Amino acid sequence: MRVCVIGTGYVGLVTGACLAHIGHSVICVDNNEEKVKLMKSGQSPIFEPGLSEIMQSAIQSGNIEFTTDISAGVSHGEILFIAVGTPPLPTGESDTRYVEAVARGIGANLDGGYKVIVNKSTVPIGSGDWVRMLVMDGIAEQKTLVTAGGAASQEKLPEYASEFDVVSNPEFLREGSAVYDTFNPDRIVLGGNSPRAIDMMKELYAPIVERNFASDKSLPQVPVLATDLSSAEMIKYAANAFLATKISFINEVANICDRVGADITQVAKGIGLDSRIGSKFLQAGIGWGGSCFPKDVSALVHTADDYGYEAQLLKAAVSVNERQRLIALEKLQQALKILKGKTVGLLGLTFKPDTDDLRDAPALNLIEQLNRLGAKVKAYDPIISQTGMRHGLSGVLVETDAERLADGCDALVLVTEWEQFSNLDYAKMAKLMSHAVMIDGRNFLDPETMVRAGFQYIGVGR
Ligand SMILES: NC(=O)C1=CN([C@@H]2O[C@H](COP(=O)(O)OP(=O)(O)OC[C@H]3O[C@@H](n4cnc5c(N)ncnc54)[C@H](O)[C@@H]3O)[C@@H](O)[C@H]2O)C=CC1
Ligand SMILES: O=C(O)[C@H]1O[C@H](OP(=O)(O)OP(=O)(O)OC[C@H]2O[C@@H](n3ccc(=O)[nH]c3=O)[C@H](O)[C@@H]2O)[C@H](O)[C@@H](O)[C@@H]1O
Repeated sequence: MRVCVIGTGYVGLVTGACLAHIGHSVICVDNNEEKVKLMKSGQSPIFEPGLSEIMQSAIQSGNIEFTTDISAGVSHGEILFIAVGTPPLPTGESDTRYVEAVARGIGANLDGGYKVIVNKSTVPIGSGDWVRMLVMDGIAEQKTLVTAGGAASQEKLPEYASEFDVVSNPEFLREGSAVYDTFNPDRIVLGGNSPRAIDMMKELYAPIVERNFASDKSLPQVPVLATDLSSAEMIKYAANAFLATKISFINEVANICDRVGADITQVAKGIGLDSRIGSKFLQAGIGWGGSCFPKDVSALVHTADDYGYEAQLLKAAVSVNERQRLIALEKLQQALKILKGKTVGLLGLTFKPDTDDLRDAPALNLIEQLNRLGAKVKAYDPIISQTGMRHGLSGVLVETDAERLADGCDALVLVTEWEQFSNLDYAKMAKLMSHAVMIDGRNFLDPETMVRAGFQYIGVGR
């Protein structure tokens, strides 16, 4: 099928490349010229395992193209994905200006033929109808432009004005395993009221639904859930809010464990074995971050507020997380007492392993607070240190390896559980430090091994 993906970030580029990989003809549109230039040369502007490989094979097979020209994408695609960012506004609500620009842009470039316009971005509930309206506005603007020169007349909209449908197809991929998740989704949600549009979306995803590209082909077909627009939009927010709340829950229990002397890793195992609870997302630590949990939970709280409903549980999940993001600081103060004049080394900067994404990373709060308290901050991150993607980072000296990081530090904080951190030479690192304190912000390291290496080991809730 012919596909256009507008916005080539973590979601759009992965979606475009994976759809091209399974045989569709894809044009990816982005208004960032630098990115488009890079992608045309076969390079991915983001670090995502497996992405460069499938991009390059799709380029070679001629299944994918990159452009800044939205009109080329819109006329190519029978299915048009909107995959631009929806970052948070200071009020907590979602900033939908990029979606708005793209929806109008699609309308302004529709040139006949039935199109399915797909909201892949996470958008506030009700956005499906709003996008339809904006596309219609775009069509009207197009008509006005055509008649410009004389007085802008309000002529009847062109015949094809109604020849599109809007579908909500929320994305559930995780950064760091985005390609895997796209080929192995737990479910595909399709919200909309047009059977024709839903059928086209089912055809698009058929190879994924039938597990042709899954790592385990013996699994049953991927469930496809067809819903109305608003329910699909709500599923996305509810899923992220549930997962974030689950983490806040385990962090709350971890803090109680700290006080009563229980071990949260054993507690999480014990409750996770209950199939009604499940073992995933019970990893206690320094809180959830990233480009989506914080903004999506806040946006849902904001939506509830708009309807006069106070989402108390979600607000509590957010406030537990805000406190948790500073738990490493508390532990550092307990171990070192005064932080002024001390040097603290951060193992990891990104909000989770296997990504280069620093958006709303707990490391950023830590750097800011440590600086405020007069500590010097150094960091080593397997990706940020090596790719030089240090833009926007201030108040931190980025080291090129873990031993340089340890050298002269009074404490280390493991912020991101990169696999590489499981087999560093910790005994050597401890010797290089002024005080060998290890705050394991992800409960990732083995406490006994750390003690044998010479560290005072402090986990979260253990
Ligand atoms: N990052 C993630 O893991 C996930 C993100 N989402 C949602 O997907 C959406 C996209 O998120 P990301 O991919 O992380 O965003 P991103 O910020 O990485 O990428 C957005 C892209 O859109 C481009 N763009 C902005 N305005 C444009 C325009 N007018 N025309 C063409 N391109 C334009 C930007 O240049 C950028 O490349 C958001 O709504 C997010 O909540 C959903 C699931 C997972
Ligand atoms: O909407 C989105 O953007 C995505 O948000 C999350 O994916 P992602 O943010 O990439 O990463 P997660 O693995 O969910 O981790 C999010 C945060 O929670 C933290 N976390 C996760 C799991 C856990 O047990 N404990 C914990 O503290 C991580 O360290 C990280 O800071 C969801 O898992 C995806 O399904 C969703 O599509």
